[in-house]
Parts: sequence; structure tokens; C-alpha cells
Amino acid sequence: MSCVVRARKISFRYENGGLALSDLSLSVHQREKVGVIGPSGAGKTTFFWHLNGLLKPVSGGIEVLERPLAEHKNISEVRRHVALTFQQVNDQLFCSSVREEIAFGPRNLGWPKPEIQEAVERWLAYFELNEVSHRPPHHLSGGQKRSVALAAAMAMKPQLLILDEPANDLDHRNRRRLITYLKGLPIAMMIASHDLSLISEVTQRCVLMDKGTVVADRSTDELVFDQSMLQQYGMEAMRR
Ligand SMILES: Nc1ncnc2c1ncn2[C@@H]1O[C@H](COP(=O)(O)OP(=O)(O)OP(=O)(O)O)[C@@H](O)[C@H]1O
Repeated sequence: MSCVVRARKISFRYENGGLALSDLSLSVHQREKVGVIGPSGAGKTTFFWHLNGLLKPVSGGIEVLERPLAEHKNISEVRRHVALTFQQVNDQLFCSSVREEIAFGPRNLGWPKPEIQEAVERWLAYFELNEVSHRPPHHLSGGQKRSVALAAAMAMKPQLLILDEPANDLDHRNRRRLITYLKGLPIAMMIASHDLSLISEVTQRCVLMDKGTVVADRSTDELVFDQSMLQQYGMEAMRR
């Protein structure tokens, strides 16, 4: 099966900072759902920002759909395939209505009107946003904002959806809804979260990061219950 994204030995250092990524290699296949866990500061967000070109590695390389990032026409093309949703959902919403927010990406890509309309209707329905479709995203609840950000990402038909702490600000009911939505999306996904139960419900494979690199890459069912492994990295495993 071909890879949606492949990182080959990437390293990165922030200005004035230490090494945030160190020789990190990882591949994700089409339709594969992968959890990314690790202690705070392990480099999860930094890694995600490399996958759609927001940051560039100082060494190593990233391939999207089997082509190095530099060989894609431009960075917008990469971001069409690899949709990143931010930890702070407010950073992602800027249009005057939910409808506009979902239409923004497809419109920017120059899609014909009927296709844009179809994408908007499809994702409004999937994320149960019809009732708020004319409201400004900034006036919605945290759960609804999260859904709008996901709908806007999905409207561009990405091959890989990257979610950074998607359940951060959600109450129980909205967290349950999010899990159902994510399980139903038939595309590759990478989810960074400290919520191991969410990771175990949505993903089949899980990588553990520490100090900017991958220290374990196993089936989610094994890794999230591995008390001795997770304890080494200051994390608490799930209990059966
Ligand atoms: N803008 C920045 N400038 C300098 N150092 C940074 C910057 N952003 C992150 N870092 C450092 O890079 C390392 C990796 O941070 P990153 O946010 O990627 O980790 P993380 O695993 O996503 O953490 P968390 O689970 O808390 O979200 C940390 O040591 C962090 O302090």
C-alpha cells in the first residue's frame, strides 16, 4: 500500500531552542489511523507542523504521496492533501459564517460552484452543523467550533487529516461525538492526544514519541496498556 506521508530521519531545532526533532522516521499508509502519544515537549506538534510544510527540517526529508515536499507544485498543493487542525481551534476559524468557513478551502482551490456547494452540504450534515450554518464560527461552543474546523478540513478532500489534541476543550458529550465522527472518516489520520482512551477507540496503530523521536511503534491495543513502557516516559497507561 502506498504512503500518504513519510518522514525520513528528520531533525529540527527552534531558534534559541534545543533539538526538538531528532532523526525521526515514520510512514503512514493510505487510510491508516495512527495515534501519536508522548510526554509534554516530546515534539508531537513540531512533527505535525513539518508534515504540511509549516516548518522545514534542518536535515532529513518529508514525502507526501510518495513525492518530496520540494517537488510539489507549491505548499498549497501539499496542504490540500495534508490537512492540519490546530490544538487551539480559534486559530483556525476566521470566516463570517460556518458555511463560508467550509467553502473557503474549496473556493481557494478554484472548484466549480456546484462542487463547492456539494462539499458544504455534505460536511454540514456529517458534523451536524446545519442548525448553525449561518452563524459566525466564533460565536459557537467549543465542540461546535471543533466540528467546523474538521468540516472545513474535510471539504478539501485531504488524504491525511492531522489532529493535534482534538478533545482538549470538549465535555463528555462532545468528546463522544468527536470520536464517532473520527471513526467514520475513511481517510488516513494522525492524532496526537494525552487522551489514551480516545486514541484507543479511533486508531489501530500508535507511536510513542520522546525527545523528538519515535521510541515505540506498535498496535494501539498493546501500547496504550503497556504500563511499564509508558511509565518510563512519565505517562499513565490505560487499565483493562
Ligand atoms: N516556538 C518555539 N520556540 C522554541 N522552542 C519551542 C517552540 N515550540 C516548541 N518548542 C520546544 O520544542 C520541543 C517540542 O515541543 P512540542 O510543542 O512539539 O511538543 P509536544 O509533544 O507537542 O508537547 P505537548 O504535548 O505539550 O503539546 C519542546 O522542548 C518545546 O519546548
